[in-house]
Amino acid sequence: MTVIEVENLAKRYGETVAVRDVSFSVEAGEIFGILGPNGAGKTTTVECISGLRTPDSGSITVLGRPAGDRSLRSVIGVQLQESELQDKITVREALELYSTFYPNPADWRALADDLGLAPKLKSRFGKLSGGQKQRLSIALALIGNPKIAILDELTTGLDPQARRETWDLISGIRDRGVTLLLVTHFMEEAERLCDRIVVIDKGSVAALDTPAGLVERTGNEQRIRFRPSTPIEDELLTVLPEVRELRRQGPRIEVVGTGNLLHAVVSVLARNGIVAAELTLDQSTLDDAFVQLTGKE
Ligand SMILES: Nc1ncnc2c1ncn2[C@@H]1O[C@H](COP(=O)(O)OP(=O)(O)OP(=O)(O)O)[C@@H](O)[C@H]1O
Repeated sequence: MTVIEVENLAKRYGETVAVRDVSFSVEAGEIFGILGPNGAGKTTTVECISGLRTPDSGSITVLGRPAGDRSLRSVIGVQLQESELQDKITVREALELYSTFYPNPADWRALADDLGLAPKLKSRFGKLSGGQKQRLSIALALIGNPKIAILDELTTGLDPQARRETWDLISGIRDRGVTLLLVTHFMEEAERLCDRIVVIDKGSVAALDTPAGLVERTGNEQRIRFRPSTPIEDELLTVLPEVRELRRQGPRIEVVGTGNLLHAVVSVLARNGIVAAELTLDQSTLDDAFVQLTGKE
């Protein structure tokens, strides 16, 4: 079942075109990622979906109703930006206060437990660590028992450990049947969590696929690096159909190619009595796909 349908969305701020033409649909129960370089139009897109902004053109429906419809307020949970909470409010006060905004709120104590906030109920927001603030903002996004949660820059500013803990939380939230829309800069995050990803670049859709599907678009390129035991001619390897490129880095050789590249290269070396020392093999990643699609590192 489609829960969010975005069709030919466009939005500008004065002269700045933030979103030129974006279309995608999100299915119930999926973790859907929105990925793109800075200023690509990701936040504007999710703000239009959550009804915080009105599109200039195009249409957005959420559970069959137009985005911004009052009836959707209790259906969509949006992660708050940190600055929207006062430093003095305690975790408990924030949870209690926000649960009064919704007709059918979640049990905030259970939510605090699930998100590891139970020991922090009396702590003031201003005294929480980055990870704890983030978990509170996720809790507040879920407090209304939403069917859809929109999380923008979920783990920005978190250390790797806190980021991993947050990923586990997100998987847990999906398991409760919540559809998740995730805006992220982190490839590893998108690769780990998302069922499908739309890559937005300069306000338009550059690609929409599963993480594996996006990686496949790079042609499943592989990169082998090694130091040959004796000097070799480039042609020995460049004649192989699997090899696309050969580069030399001092005594080391880097070969880029596709197919069964490792087998092809190692076989030729073996036939010529050459040993490949310090051999490493890298496969394409979502990072490579992103760079190929957007031209940005
Ligand atoms: N309120 C605003 N007023 C004017 N211009 C804006 C406003 N919000 C965003 N923009 C501009 O619109 C473009 C898209 O911004 P948006 O925040 O949607 O991108 P983003 O992909 O979320 O970027 P980031 O990853 O940096 O958060 C940018 O050029 C941005 O400067």
